[in-house]
Amino acid sequence: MEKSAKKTPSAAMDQNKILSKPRIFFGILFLLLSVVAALSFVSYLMNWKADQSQAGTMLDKTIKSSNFFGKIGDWLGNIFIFESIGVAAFLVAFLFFVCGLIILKKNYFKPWKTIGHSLFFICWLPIFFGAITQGEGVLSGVYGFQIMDFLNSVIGTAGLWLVILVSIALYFILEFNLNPNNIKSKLTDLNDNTVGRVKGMLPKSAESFEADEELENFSEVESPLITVTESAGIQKENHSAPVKNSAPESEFETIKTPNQTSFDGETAGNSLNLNLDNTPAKLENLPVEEEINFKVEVAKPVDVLDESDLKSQELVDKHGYYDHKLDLAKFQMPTIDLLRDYGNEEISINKDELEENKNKIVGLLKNFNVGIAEIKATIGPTVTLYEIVPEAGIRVASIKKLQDDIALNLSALGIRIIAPMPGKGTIGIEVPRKNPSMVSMRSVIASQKFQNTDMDLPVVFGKTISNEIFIADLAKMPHLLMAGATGQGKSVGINAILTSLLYKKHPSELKFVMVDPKKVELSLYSKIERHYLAKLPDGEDAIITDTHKVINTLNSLCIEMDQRYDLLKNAFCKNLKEYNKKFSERKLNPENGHRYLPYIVLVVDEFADLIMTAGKEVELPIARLAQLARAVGIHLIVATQRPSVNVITGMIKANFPARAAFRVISSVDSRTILDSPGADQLIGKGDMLYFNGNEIMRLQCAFVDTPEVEKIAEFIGEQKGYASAFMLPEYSSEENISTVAAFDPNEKDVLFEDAARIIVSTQQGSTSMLQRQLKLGYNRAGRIMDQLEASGVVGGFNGAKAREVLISDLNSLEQFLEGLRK
Ligand SMILES: Nc1ncnc2c1ncn2[C@@H]1O[C@H](COP(=O)(O)OP(=O)(O)OP(=O)(O)O)[C@@H](O)[C@H]1O
Repeated sequence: MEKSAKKTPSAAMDQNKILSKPRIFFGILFLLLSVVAALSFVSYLMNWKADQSQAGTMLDKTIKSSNFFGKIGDWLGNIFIFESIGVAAFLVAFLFFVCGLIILKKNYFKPWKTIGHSLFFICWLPIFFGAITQGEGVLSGVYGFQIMDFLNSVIGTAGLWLVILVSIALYFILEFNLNPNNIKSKLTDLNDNTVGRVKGMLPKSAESFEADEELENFSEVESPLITVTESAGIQKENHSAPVKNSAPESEFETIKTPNQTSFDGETAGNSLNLNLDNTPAKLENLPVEEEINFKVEVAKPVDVLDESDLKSQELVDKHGYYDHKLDLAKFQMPTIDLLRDYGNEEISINKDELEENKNKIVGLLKNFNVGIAEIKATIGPTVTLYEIVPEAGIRVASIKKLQDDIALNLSALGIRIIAPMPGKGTIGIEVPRKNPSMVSMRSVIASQKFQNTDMDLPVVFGKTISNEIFIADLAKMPHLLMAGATGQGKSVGINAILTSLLYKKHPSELKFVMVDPKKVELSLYSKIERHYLAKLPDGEDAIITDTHKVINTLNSLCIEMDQRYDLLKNAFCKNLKEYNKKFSERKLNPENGHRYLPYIVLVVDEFADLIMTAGKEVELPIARLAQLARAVGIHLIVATQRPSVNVITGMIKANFPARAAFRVISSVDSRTILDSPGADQLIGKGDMLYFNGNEIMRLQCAFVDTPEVEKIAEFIGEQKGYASAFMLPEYSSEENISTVAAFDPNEKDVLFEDAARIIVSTQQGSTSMLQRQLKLGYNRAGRIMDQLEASGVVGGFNGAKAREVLISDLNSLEQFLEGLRK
C-alpha cells in the first residue's frame, strides 16, 4: 500500500492541495481519537478490574485512575470494552483511524472494504469470545455475551457454534475466493516458491481477490474504459498486460487498475461509469491507482509431433542420428607434418629500411607541397604499409597522382597507394619489403584461427598486410574468380585453397569437380579420386582435361543442381545445411530419393582456354551454376591467366562476387578482374589482392609446394576410400543429336544457305565464326550449325577443334543445296 502511495506522490500532493481546512481539522481529529481510544483500551485492559469500580466517579477528584487517559480513558474502555463488544472495541478505534484517512483523502487502502471487514469482526468477535469465555472477563463485552446468550437459548450450544464457524468460514470463502482449485493452486505455489515469496503472497491474497472483482468489472466495460484511460494518459501499459498472454509461463506482470471507490461514496460501478463519462482532465482527479500483482500463466505450447516426426524419432532412438562419416569412419584427416616447415617465419624488422622509406616518402611529398601530419608503418610479410595523415587542406587526389613518383623515389616495384584507406582517416602507401618473409601453408593450417574456425568451407589464403591469418568461407563467397599472369602464384593459390579444404572436410562432406585443360596442374589430385572427386558415370578420369567432357560435366552439374533443388523443395529446406541436418535427424526418407548431400566445389583452371575453345557452351552452364548453385552447396572456383573481357564476360563477372588477383600484366586486366587497378602493381610470388565484394585486401598467399600437395594426396589416397568417385548425374548430348537427326529442310533457318556457303568457302566448321560473319547470337548460330550437321555439310562436334567440313567447294555445295530445296 505504501508502495502505491510512493508511486504517485504528485497525485497525492495534488490532492493535499485541494483539502479544505475543516477537512484537515476533522481528519486529524479522527486520527487523534483513534489513537486515544486505542491507548485507552490497552490501558483499560491492563487495569480494568481496579478501574471499573471507579465508574461513575468522573467528577470525584479524590479518586485517581490508572488509565493513560485518566477517567476519560477509563470511561471509554468501560463503555466500548466492558459494556459493549469486548476486545473488538479496538476495531472501533481502527475505524476512527480509517475515517480520519478517508477525510484526509489518504487512499492507502480500499476504505469501504476495510470498514466492511471491521464491521463483520465487530459483530463476530464478541459472540465468539462470549461463547468461549461464557461472559467471564472482558473479551466479549456485555453485548457480546448477551447476544451469544440469546443465540444459545434459541439454537442451543451446537447451533451457536455452527453459526460462529459457518459465518467465519463464509467470510474466508468470500474474501479469499477459496475453492478447491484455488486452494490446490495456492498450495502448489506454496511448494514452488521460497519462504520469502510465500510471505509476500499472504497479505497480497486479499488484493488478488479485489483485483479479480475489478477485472470482472473491467471486462464488462472493457473497450471503452481502455480507450478513455489511454486517452487520459494514465498507465497505458495497464492494458497491454493482458494482451501479453503469450508471455512465458510464471512470468509476473504488474497491471494497475483504477480504484473503484471514491471518497464521495461512489460504488465501484459508479466509479467505472464516472471513468467512462469523464473527460481526461477529470480523470486525473480520480482516486490514486493501486498497484496489484497480476499473475499471468500461459500454458506451455504442447509439442505436437506429427506422424513423420514420430517415425523419425523412432528411427533416431533405434539407430541414432545418421552419420554421414560412417562409410569412412576410420578416415584420418591429413596431419600437419605432411606440410613442410620452412623455418622461422617471424617478421624481421629492418629499422634502417623503415627509416629510409619513411624519409623518402616524407621528403618526396614535401617536394610536391603535400604536408604530412602523421606517419605510421605496419609491417606485413611482404609489404610494409605506411599510413599517412595529410595536413588539413591537402587533396587526396593530389597524393594519388604521385604513385609513380613515389615508386621512382623508393626505386621499388609494387607500390600501391590506397587513398583513402577504407574505414580509416588515412592514406596508405604499400611498399614491398626488401626481404619479404614467406608464409608457409603449415603455419596457417596449424594456426588456432584455422583449427578453431566454424566456417562451412574455410579457405585460408595466407596473411594480411598486418600479418594476420586471413580465412574466408567459400560457402559464403559463394564463388571465386582468380586471375594472375603466368608465374605469379595462381597455381600455388589454387593448391592453398584445396589444401585448406582437405584439412577441414571429411570425404563425405566435400567433393571436387576438377577441370584442368593444362593437364598438369591438378593431376596430383587424381590420387584422391575415390575420396574427394566427382565425375561423370562414363568418365574415365576424374580430372577433366577434354573440352567436350567439360561441357558434359558442367551440364551434368546443372542437372545435379536441379535435382538438389527438387530434394530441398520436397524437404521444405532453404539450403544445403538445413537439408543435411534434417537428413541426419532421419526426417527424410532415402526411399524418396533423399541422400546426404556433400558440398561440391568446381575448380576450373585455365578458364580462358575453355572459353576460347567452347565459348558459350561453357559460359552458359558456368553462369547458370554461378547464379543458382550456392544454396544447394555447389561452389565454383574459376581461374584464368588472361583476365580479358571476352574471357571474364559481364555475365561471369556479375555472378562471381569474390575475386582473387595475383599480379597481372596490365591495369586493364586488373580492372577486368577487380574493377579497379592495383593487381598490376603487385610483386608476384603470391602477393595478391582479394576482393570480397566490398573492399580490396592485400594478402600474401600461403605457399604450398607441389611435393607437399603430393604428400597430402598420397596420405589420403592410401586410406580406404569409396568404391568409386562421387557420381554426377548422367548427361548426354544425345538430345542434341536427335534434334540434329530430325532435321527438316522445310524448317531450316533462313540463313542456313548463307551459313553453309561461309563454312564451305572458309573450310572452317566453327560456330563462333558464323556468329561473327552473320552477326548472330550464339544460340541461333548453334542451331544453324546443328542443321548444317544434320544436312551433312559439316561433321559432328569435335571438342576443342572446329568441325570437319564435308563439302569441299562452293559448286558442290550449290548442287547440294539445290537438292535440299526439292
Ligand atoms: N605464395 C607464394 N609464396 C612464395 N612464393 C610463391 C608463392 N606463390 C608462388 N610462388 C613462387 O612463384 C612460382 C610460380 O608460382 P605458380 O606456379 O603458382 O605460378 P602460376 O601463376 O600458377 O603460373 P602458371 O600460370 O604458369 O602455372 C612458384 O614456383 C614459387 O616459387
